[in-house]
Amino acid sequence: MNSSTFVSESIMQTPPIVWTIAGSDSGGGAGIQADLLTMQDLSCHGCSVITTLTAQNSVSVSLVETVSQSMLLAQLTSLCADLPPVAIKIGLLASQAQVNILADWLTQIRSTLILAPFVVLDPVMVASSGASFNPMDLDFSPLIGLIDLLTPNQHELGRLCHHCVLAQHRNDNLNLESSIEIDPMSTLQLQLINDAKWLSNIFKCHVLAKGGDAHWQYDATDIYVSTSVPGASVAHSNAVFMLSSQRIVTNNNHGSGCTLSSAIACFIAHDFVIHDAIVLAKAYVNRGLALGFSLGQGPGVLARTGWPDDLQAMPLIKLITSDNLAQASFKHTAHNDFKSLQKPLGIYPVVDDLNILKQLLSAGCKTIQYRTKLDSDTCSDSLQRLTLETNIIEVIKLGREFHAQLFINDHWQLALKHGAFGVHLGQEDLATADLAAIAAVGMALGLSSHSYFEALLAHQHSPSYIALGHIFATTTKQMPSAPQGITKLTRYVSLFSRHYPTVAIGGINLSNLEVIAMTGVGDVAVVRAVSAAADPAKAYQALNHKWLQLTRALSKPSVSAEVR
Ligand SMILES: Cc1ncc(COP(=O)(O)OP(=O)(O)O)c(N)n1
Ligand SMILES: Cc1nc(C(=O)O)sc1CCOP(=O)(O)O
Ligand SMILES: [Mg+2]
Repeated sequence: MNSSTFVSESIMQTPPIVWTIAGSDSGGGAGIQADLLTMQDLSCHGCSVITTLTAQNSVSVSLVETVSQSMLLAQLTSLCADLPPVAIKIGLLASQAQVNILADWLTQIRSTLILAPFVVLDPVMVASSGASFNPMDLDFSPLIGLIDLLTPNQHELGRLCHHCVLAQHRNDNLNLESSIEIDPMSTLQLQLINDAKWLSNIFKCHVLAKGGDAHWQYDATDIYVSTSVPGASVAHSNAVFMLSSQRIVTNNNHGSGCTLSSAIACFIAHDFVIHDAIVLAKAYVNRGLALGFSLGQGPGVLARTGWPDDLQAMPLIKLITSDNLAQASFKHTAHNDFKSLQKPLGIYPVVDDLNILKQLLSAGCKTIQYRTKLDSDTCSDSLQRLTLETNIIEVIKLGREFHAQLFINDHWQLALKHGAFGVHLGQEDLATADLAAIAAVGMALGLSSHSYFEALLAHQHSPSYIALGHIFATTTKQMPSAPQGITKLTRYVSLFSRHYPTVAIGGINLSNLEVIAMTGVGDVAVVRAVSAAADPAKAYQALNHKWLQLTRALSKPSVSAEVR
């Protein structure tokens, strides 16, 4: 089996089932048709519940007919009995009766299905052509508590917050976040952020307020208000982000909102955390817009470009504020040049014991990390503080003696003070570490990631390598995220390995090294596989020997930093 066979086999499983509950666009560019094309393109099985028939082409909508209530219910019931969804995208709901039926039905299935589906509501109100499909006073409040994500555009957000029945819930005390330090940002932008936060609070769900139709913005910037996100870093839960992409000026944009919401449902169905589903869906729409094409006399449609695999299509992520990370204010990522790796990391042991570190260097190990949880800031014991600094001085000296790339985990100030080759930092450290100082002295920087979203945040700092973890279950450390597994690792590697050295970490040992190598990841970091072995030096050599054999056989030498 060669690596490409392995990769395609690991990714091609039975497709997860995703439903679209939406209107039919006879022109094929939006609605049910765009949703099903998206689902097919993103390896999901799409099922449809049609709410409305529209007679439209690329120029105009000539007739809209709502399906009967019994037909709507019959579709839901029939599908639910046999093809239960992992995720549902809801688009056009044409009447108050449809909203109410759907709310009752969602309430019921939440109590009957073992696994409640993830529900994305794209509250379609006004088409990009300006055509209105449903009554101005449509009240979505019956759906409160039944939706996981809302994706309104500017018009819809405004209507939901200011003109519809929902506004009765508005609590004026929950008012504008005037205390956030925000760069030159317009009042309109602030309004958008606060409306999105208000809506999230009312619906108790995540809100992605799309900025594509906000032509006053230079870039296309969405506001993403997340509620609690199991599996994500605490720094990214209950947070507000700006997701910006270069504005793609095109007339071939019919169905972009439908495509975005159905793509999000697909990525959720593939078991990605919501942050990932959103950035991937945005990249998917960006590529679709960039390669869109015209068919009729009016606006054209998005191209279907498959799983996003292009860093340039990914949005720029900026954290605006977070309830649980008070000091994080709106911050542009400054560009720093970190030292490039001088040799591939290969098998990269992460150790907390000086003796083991010395044994590994003597055994030929050329890249190693000193990771100790002795904490120099909070530790009241000055002896421990002294021990920490003494140890760091010692490991840096050993690293130099053995011409090894010695990384210090966490303790970047001591690494700076004593001139380590590099530092390794986690996502939580990004808000506080002085990255500019690390770059200025020519140190290397390794960053952890546990999702596409975190790897993209790491990428925004152009580190010397990106660690991808944890791949398998580990007892070394308590992880907020779930094990990523081989399929996700393959995806991450495919996106990042052309740009960075990539390092897999978490539960890796001699017995699973082959499946790791087959993902194409450049390098592998290990804790227990070396440190807990009876003879750490021998364990390292065995891992290193096998890794070299595997990477040679797969013709995938470790990626060095020159490509960055
Ligand atoms: C190579 C490598 N990858 C990941 C980590 C984990 O770093 P972090 O997320 O900061 O967690 P701690 O190691 O500090 O617990 C690492 N150290 N090395
Ligand atoms: C320290 C660490 N960081 C991880 C991450 O995913 O960021 S996983 C991990 C522990 C890895 O230990 P072992 O090789 O013993 O499973
Ligand atoms: Mg750390």
